[in-house]
Amino acid sequence: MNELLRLTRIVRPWAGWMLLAALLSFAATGSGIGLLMTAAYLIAKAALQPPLAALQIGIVGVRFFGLARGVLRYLERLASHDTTFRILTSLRLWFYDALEPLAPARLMQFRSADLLQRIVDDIQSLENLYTRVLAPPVTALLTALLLWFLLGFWSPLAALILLFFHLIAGIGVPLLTARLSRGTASGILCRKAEEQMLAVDFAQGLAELQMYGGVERHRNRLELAESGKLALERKSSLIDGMQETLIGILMNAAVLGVLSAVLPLVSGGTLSGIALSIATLAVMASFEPFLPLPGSLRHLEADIHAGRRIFEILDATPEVTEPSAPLPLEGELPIEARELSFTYPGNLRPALDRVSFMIPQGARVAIVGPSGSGKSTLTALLVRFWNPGSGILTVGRHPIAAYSPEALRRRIALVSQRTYVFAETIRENLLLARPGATDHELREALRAAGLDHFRTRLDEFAGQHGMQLSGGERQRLAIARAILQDAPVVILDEATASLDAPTEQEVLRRIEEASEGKTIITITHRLQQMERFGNILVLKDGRLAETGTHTELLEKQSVYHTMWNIQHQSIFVQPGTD
Ligand SMILES: Nc1ncnc2c1ncn2[C@@H]1O[C@H](COP(=O)(O)OP(=O)(O)OP(=O)(O)O)[C@@H](O)[C@H]1O
Repeated sequence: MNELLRLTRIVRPWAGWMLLAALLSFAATGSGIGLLMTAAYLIAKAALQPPLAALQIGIVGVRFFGLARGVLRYLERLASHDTTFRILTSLRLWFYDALEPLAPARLMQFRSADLLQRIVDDIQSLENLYTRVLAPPVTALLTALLLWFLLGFWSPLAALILLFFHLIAGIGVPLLTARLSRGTASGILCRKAEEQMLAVDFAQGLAELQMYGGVERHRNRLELAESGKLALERKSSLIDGMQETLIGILMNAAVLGVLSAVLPLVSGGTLSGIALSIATLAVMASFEPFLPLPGSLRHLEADIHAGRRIFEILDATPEVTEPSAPLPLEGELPIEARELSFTYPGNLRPALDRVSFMIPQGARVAIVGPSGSGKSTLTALLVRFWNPGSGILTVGRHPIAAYSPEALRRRIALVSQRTYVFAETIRENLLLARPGATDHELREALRAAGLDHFRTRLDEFAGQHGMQLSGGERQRLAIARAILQDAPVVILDEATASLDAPTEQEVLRRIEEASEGKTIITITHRLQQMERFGNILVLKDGRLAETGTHTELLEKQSVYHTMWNIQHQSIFVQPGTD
């Protein structure tokens, strides 16, 4: 229920429009009833063959209500759809705004298909909140009030009988169907989410599933989710049918009840016979707005479920927040860490443990170390994907938290291990880094990244996740983006790992050429041409094991020396050497 309160609070700014749409809906339904009542009057009166003038009131009434019903229904749809789309638009923007600062730290626990479901389907299902949950009860109540009032004029007893049947149709039937269908609407949404997640995994992991023979098992899981959803949808349709039948029965019972109250008045001469036909059709028409009410409760369940999933995201506290008065990021950006430690949430072992170093602007630094030693974690802290746990990390001589995360990321270009290539052209993928770049600048960046052969292929499609490119081409595309970003600090996290050694050396040479005066931090496993780095930081188990130039580190005969030896000794033992 808390979710419902929060959802209604969200739609409150449109309360005026919603009320207008509800009033228009009532007026359209009222016109429909008026049309039936005047038509009944006209037909019954005409059967008595009076002079034409006596039928004038009926004729005018039919014309008026007939026209009014169409116009009012059109205006009602216009107002309600306009309101709904406004609500949906602002919900979506609100959701995107809330989502952005959560990436990547807080979004890791969500699967991408699940996030997609929340952004698209859950928000879409909230469009029902106004049209199917809040508006129908208002229209039904106003219509019922109108009918009780009109009938009450002729017979208070008939009005009471109608009130009784309206109460059963408006409260009893919705409660009954809500009870019968409890869990159906949210169950359908859950199955849909599961189905989407499985479908995305199926599409993206098809090659692996085929190789390991998992296609059949995955398809069975998809079928299971689909059949579960279909069973719930079938149940929902059955309940829909049952509820319509119940309201139909109640309507007929109400007609009989009202007629039994009005008939004695007609036979006693208090009311004319024409009143009978008017009352019959009016009572029948008054049940029309009651038909959507049971559905309202079921949509309410779906909306609460969707709201809960959306608020789960909206309520997450971002790992990194914008400072109230961010410092400007200008000039040189020396980087310093003092006793820097960081532990991922839920991990027992720190990924970084009291690490200290200093990287002046323009330096060429390598970070090396065994897998899992904390190299990528360091870069994640530098671009503020995470906040340092303890210790100090400064950029430009100020603690990193003093800057706007967005501004910092514009000044530190990161080519990470997991480069994302958008399903767009090469040009679009490059323009991401510098939207106003000319074709000449794009081609120069491609050349510097060692993608000379792409210079004439700017408008080629890169494929889903860049699948139309080789692994090495994807990495070089990411390097070209970083070059275009023109940031004073460039971090290459295993950015050339997919390249063969000569191409890697050529690309690194070109990057250095294009990065005069910039700091380049290279994270690498491959200890090749390490003499070009002014300083090498060696991480082991989250700690800074040693630091120095290539020659100094070899002389120390410690961690780096061992890594170097392992990589540079021949793995093949010559026959007859042992
Ligand atoms: N998002 C995460 N959540 C929890 N633990 C993580 C996360 N990312 C990394 N870790 C853990 O933190 C430690 C350091 O990981 P990190 O990715 O920084 O190592 P690395 O030196 O870059 O490794 P590699 O050379 O294999 O890329 C590892 O033990 C890893 O399991």
